Amino acid sequence: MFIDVSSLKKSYISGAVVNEVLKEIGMELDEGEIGVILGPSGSGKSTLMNIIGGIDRGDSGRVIVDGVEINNLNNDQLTDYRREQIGFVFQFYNLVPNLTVGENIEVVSNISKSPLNVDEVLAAVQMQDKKHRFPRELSGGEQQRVSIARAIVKNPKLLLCDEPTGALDYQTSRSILKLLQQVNKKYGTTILMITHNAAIAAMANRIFKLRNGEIVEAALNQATVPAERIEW
Ligand SMILES: Nc1ncnc2c1ncn2[C@@H]1O[C@H](COP(=O)(O)OP(=O)(O)OP(=O)(O)O)[C@@H](O)[C@H]1O
Repeated sequence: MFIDVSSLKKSYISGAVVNEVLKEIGMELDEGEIGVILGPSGSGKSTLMNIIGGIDRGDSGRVIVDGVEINNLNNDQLTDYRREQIGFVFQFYNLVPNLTVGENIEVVSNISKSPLNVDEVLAAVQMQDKKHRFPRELSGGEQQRVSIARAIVKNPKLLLCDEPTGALDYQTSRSILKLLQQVNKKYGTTILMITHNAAIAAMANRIFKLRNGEIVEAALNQATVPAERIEW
């Protein structure tokens, strides 16, 4: 298993109040698969993804990614893991406003161990003609394409997407989902994606439903659907 999570617990404590956000989570995802995490607001989706991505740490349990138990890494090792192995895509693109599209991608490729070619990645997200534009000159969908290019240029083993279409209209959302599916096929990148939209689960190999910090359903989807055929 590429991702192997078991008995993962996480609580946030404020004063005398303990908020048990993840309770004995178990989940698995194979290399090259697309996984989708569904669940209501506050169910723990981002917390789970942040722990898998090395942004946050679990309190107990096991989180193995590509054979490495990341709960055992020290802070420096966790930073290296996050920097070298994980690509992040967020709802609000987080591009650097005073850098061009090309520069936003170059700053990541410059600090990566085995980056992909910047122009190849720009072509893969169909943004090569906007290389010298600034983020403010782009639509939301175009900015999300750039943020996907920035995430994949480091050639990550795992792409973590937190509501990647949450700020986009219907058609643009579908084109971004199609792009993610293309990235998965072209580079073999394992993708884990959080969404509120249950229809998106049709493109995933595995679907995890989270409720109140627990996986209430984990389903294997044998008949994945191309993103362009998904409607909602
Ligand atoms: N850094 C933090 N400190 C304290 N509580 C936190 C922190 N991060 C998350 N929480 C709490 O953990 C719970 C789960 O949050 P999380 O962001 O994981 O949920 P989510 O399912 O991703 O929600 P949404 O769909 O709204 O983004 C919430 O009750 C939230 O308030």
